[in-house]
Amino acid sequence: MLIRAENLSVRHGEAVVLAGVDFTLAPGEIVTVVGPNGSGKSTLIRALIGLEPAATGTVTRAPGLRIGYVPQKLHIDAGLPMSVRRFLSLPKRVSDAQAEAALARVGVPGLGPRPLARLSGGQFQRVLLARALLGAPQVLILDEPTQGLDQPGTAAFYRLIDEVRAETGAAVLMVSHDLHVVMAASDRVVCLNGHVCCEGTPKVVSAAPEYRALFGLGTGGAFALYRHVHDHDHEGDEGHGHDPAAPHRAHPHGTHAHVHGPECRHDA
Ligand SMILES: Nc1ncnc2c1ncn2[C@@H]1O[C@H](COP(=O)(O)OP(=O)(O)OP(=O)(O)O)[C@@H](O)[C@H]1O
Repeated sequence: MLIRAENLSVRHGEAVVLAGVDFTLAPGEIVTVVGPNGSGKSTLIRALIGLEPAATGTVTRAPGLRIGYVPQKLHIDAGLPMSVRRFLSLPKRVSDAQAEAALARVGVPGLGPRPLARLSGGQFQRVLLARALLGAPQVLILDEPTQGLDQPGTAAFYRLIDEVRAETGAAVLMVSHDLHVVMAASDRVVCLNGHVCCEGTPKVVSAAPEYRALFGLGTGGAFALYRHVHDHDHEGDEGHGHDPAAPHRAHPHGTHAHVHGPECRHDA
């Protein structure tokens, strides 16, 4: 296991932003965290990296784990006279050949001399990815990497992530708002709303009542429920059987402190 969180809770001041989260990331897998605004996605990522302390529970990382992190926001001052090439040597100096190889790998060869502040959104995301890859990460962590990209740009970026995973064997942990665009590129999806609402393959999560309620998608119909109930293993889930006739509610953010998961459960 590369990263493991057990019963993780995180506070921001008085507010419990995450409660009772169990999470694991295994080598080579692509996991996407989805959830509405303010559901704690970035907080989870930051806690897993060690940038936020756990209020309760534990986060364990494999010793010496190399993490390549692409943060959600990186404000570049429009007047900043920094080239792409120089940026790639921060914080660790890399050779021109390494820099160019990384740029070529992410589909933006020759961008080195360009001022960082003048790149398009898609180019900038690729440069951030190139910089993360230069550290030969075992885990690539990307917080909403396609924010501001259009649909083709987003699809192309996820294809690139998939290629990088295939080539390097790095595990990938991503945050996204939109499950559907990441479906093809994710092995596992964790749906978050202050706690883990549901978790599983993209197919299972997209059909899960918790996910559908959270994103206002309705119940998904009897077939979706059937798939949800039967597609995954409920070992250890005794006493939480699914009742397709029962109403399913989304939980208002911040009012919950139960441990949910690891599979899609319903509250009693
Ligand atoms: N440094 C901070 N201090 C206080 N509260 C914070 C801090 N960072 C985040 N929060 C709060 O914690 C909650 C979770 O924020 P977080 O950024 O993890 O959500 P998110 O799911 O990533 O949201 P989004 O989709 O909008 O990026 C929010 O209510 C937010 O206001």
